[in-house]
Amino acid sequence: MKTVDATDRSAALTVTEVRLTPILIADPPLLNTQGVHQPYTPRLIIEVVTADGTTGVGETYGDTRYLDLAAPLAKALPGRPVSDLNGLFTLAEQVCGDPAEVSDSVDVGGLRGVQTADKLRLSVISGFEVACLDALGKALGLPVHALLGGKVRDHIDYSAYLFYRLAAHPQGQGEPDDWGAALDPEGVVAQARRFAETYGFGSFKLKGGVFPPEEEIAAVRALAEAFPGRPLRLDPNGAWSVPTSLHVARELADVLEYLEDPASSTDRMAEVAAGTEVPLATNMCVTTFPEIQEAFTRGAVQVVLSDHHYWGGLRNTQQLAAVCRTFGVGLSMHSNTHLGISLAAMTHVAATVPNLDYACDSHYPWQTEDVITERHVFEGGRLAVSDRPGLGVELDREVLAALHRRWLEDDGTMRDRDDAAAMRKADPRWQTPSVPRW
Ligand SMILES: O=C([O-])C(=O)C[C@H](O)[C@@H](O)C(=O)[O-]
Ligand SMILES: [Mg+2]
Repeated sequence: MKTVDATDRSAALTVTEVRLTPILIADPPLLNTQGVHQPYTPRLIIEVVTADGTTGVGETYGDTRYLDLAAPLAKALPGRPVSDLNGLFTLAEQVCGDPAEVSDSVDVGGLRGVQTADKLRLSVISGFEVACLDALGKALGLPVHALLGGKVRDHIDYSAYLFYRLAAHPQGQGEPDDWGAALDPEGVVAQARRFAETYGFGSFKLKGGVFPPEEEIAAVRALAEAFPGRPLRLDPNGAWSVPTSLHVARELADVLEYLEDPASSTDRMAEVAAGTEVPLATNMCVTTFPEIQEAFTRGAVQVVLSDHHYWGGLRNTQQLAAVCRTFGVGLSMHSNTHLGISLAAMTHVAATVPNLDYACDSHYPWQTEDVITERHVFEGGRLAVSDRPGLGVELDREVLAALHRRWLEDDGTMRDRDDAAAMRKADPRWQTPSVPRW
């Protein structure tokens, strides 16, 4: 009798269908060293349906090269157990093939480190892994964090993610908002105050590499004055030379919690680390398992900002956390423009990692559109870890359909993120700056 039950259950947990929905979501005119965010940015929503009618949801990057890898994986998954998370990796290697033109290139003009075939495939697998975990959790009546071994905390701290920004997208494109421009220390502090008042964030990260370092030093100094004693971070995405990085580290040593990717390679980060006591964090020079050994043994980074998308999912993120713990390297979490599904996934895995030493990044407050029915709400700068089955979020199908229509109607310009192209709308002579920029 028991055997029959087990067979029934495993039949019920077989994947019968996978739906891929590429969408375009509104994104404000946030500046970084490459340029400016486009008015709309692509994401991919993944739904995995099992024989008992349970649907799990996942989310990942939606640029064309990710879609190209997701399609064969979606086709190959039906018929397999939704619990076979390890099998996703083997299956992806078998069916996805290698994406064209990735060798020696950098992702999004350098904002996310190297772009290898493995990393692209892992970013796609992560969306599927999250969807499978969501389905499995819903079917078993267990939250995702329980499937990952259980939560060790009930809340996850997030940090305010401050950006220099334009008041509106060049040429009036996109969705308007009421944030106004932030192009100087006053603008940055005003933005930080609104973040603190609305969401309760207690630590602040400024995306740098936009203005000459002295201006960014002044902005961080202004933040330190406005929020005495609060943890501050500055991230120029590798835009500085080693001497410039050391200069900034000296100027801000008394107020920085960490300096994020001041310079753009493990070699340069190691040189900077050797010359300062300020901890260096990265989501650029350690973004894959093969990059860990050199960076950790050379002391090039003191904090890794994990991103479950490019590390290959929630369980790989736990493995990364274990490696960091082994080497005494701190762990925090990176974010790109993400929606509520990925924020939920990130919150679940963050809840299971004993050595989460810092408040995590999130772009979520900048994202006014979402595909889930109930937006996440930060209280006191934190999110509560959901105990509902699966991720604890529900897909809003109407919104999903509308955002997919936007993707269908786009002529192709927004389907791949290109911050330099978006900047050229304001300044036709703009070129991706060569590194180091300063
Ligand atoms: O911490 C980071 O490097 C990021 O969040 C990378 C992103 O692409 C960020 O620079 C952005 O959204 O402009
Ligand atoms: Mg960064």
